[in-house]
Amino acid sequence: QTPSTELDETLKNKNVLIVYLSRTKNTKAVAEIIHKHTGGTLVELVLENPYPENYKAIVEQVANENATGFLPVLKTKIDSIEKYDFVFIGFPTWGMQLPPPMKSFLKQYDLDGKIIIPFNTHAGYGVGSGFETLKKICKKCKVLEGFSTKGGVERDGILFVMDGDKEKQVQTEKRSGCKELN
Ligand SMILES: Cc1cc2nc3c(=O)[nH]c(=O)nc-3n(C[C@H](O)[C@H](O)[C@H](O)COP(=O)(O)O)c2cc1C
Repeated sequence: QTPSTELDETLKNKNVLIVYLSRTKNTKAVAEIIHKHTGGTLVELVLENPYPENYKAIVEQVANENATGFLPVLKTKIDSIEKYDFVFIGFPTWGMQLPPPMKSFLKQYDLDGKIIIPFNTHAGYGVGSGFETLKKICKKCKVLEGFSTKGGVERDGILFVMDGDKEKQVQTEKRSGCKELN
């Protein structure tokens, strides 16, 4: 057995929550890969008022929300968050930052004392300040090293990319990315 197979076995007996935000389903695909290995509860963040379909419109709205510190209202409700020991938190890079809905989640739910494993997809520019902001909001969490991989490039009309070889690559990257947990 490889260490990460053992890791997956260890996590299977813990209370694992996987929370993610995803628009074009790349982050969702990574969340599902993690879920397949660790089990637990998989939760997608959904908003009361969805973002516009149009790419330019969402980019503009997110820039405004970031500038004003606006926190969108979540439709998603998570029961008994206190029962989870490990929380995987996944999000796309938006404007080189943590997306506003993920800020809403982190501010709404008490994650103090939990072990957080962040993950991210982006269009080639990396996670930006996402992992740092997560750590700042969740000061009393134990935030492990994050895992980031290239996803879609919606600006160029490239939406979902997490299939075939890319999916296999992510599986491998996730394993090494989670080595700190071992
Ligand atoms: C509003 C918005 C802003 C984005 N800003 C960035 C960015 O600053 N840097 C980057 O690399 N990708 C950016 N992207 C691209 C996404 O991070 C990338 O396509 C990601 O894989 C999408 O994940 P998803 O399919 O789970 O929604 C942005 C996408 C959107 C919709």
